[in-house]
Amino acid sequence: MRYDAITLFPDMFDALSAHGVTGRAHQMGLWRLKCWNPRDFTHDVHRTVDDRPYGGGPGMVMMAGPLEKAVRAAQQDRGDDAPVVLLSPTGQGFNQGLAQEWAAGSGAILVCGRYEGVDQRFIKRCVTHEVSLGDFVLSGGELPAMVMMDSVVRLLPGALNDAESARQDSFNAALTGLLDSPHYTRPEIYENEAVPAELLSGHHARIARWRRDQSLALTLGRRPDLLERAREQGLLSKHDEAFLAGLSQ
Ligand SMILES: Nc1nonc1C(=O)NC1CCNCC1
Repeated sequence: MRYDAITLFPDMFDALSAHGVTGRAHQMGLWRLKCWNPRDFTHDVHRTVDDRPYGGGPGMVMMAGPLEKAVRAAQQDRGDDAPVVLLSPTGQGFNQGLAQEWAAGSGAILVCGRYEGVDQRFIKRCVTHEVSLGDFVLSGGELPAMVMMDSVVRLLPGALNDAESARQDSFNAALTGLLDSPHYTRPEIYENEAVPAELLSGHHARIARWRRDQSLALTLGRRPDLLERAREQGLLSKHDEAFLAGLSQ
C-alpha cells in the first residue's frame, strides 16, 4: 500500500508514519508514504504556488501548474494508475465502506489543498476522485488525508495485533454500520459507579447481546439514518428488531 501526498506541509505526515498503529505498520513495511511539495515544482524566485482568484473574492487559489507537475512526478515514481484524490468539502463523503474499499487497493495520490481551493483546470486534468471528510471547512487537506489513511492502514492484514484485530472483526459495530457500544475497564467501581453486571458475567453470549442492544439503542437515538441503512442492508436480526420495538413502546 503506497500513498503519495501532494502537500505544502510534508512534516505534518510524521504524525501518521511515526506514531501508534500506523507508525508500527509503517515500520513493518505494510504501507509507504512519499510527500511531494508543489513548491519544489516552481521556477520563480518566490516559489509561487498560489495567486488571486479570477472574478475577485477573498483569499487565494492554488495554481494548476505546480500541482500538476507534482502529481505527474508522483505518477512517474509510482509507475501505476493510482487514483488521484482531491480532499475537498465538495467531494463524496468518506466512511468506513470507502476505507474498506481503499484497503483492498494499492493506495492513492492524495492532493491536499490549501487556501480557498485549487484551480479547476488542475481538477479537470488530474483528479479522479474528490472526497470529503465532512461538512466543515478546514485550513488544509492534510488532516483529512491523514484521517483517511489511518482508517485504511488499520484494516491492513498485520496492522493490528491479535487482540486488536479480534475486537476489530467481531465487536466493532462500526463495521456493521451501527454506533459502537460503551466501553469499561478497571476499576470495577469508579466514583461509586459500577461496571454493568452483564460485562462481569463471563457469559459471552450475554455480553455480546448486551453490546449489540447498546449499539442499537445508541444508533436509534443518535443516528437513526445509520439504523435505517443497516435495516435496508439486512443487517438487523429478528432479535434486534424485537429489542428496537421494545424501545419504541
Ligand atoms: N472538509 C474537508 N474534507 O476534505 N477536505 C476538507 C476541507 O475542508 N478542505 C479545505 C477546504 C478549504 N481549502 C483548504 C482545504
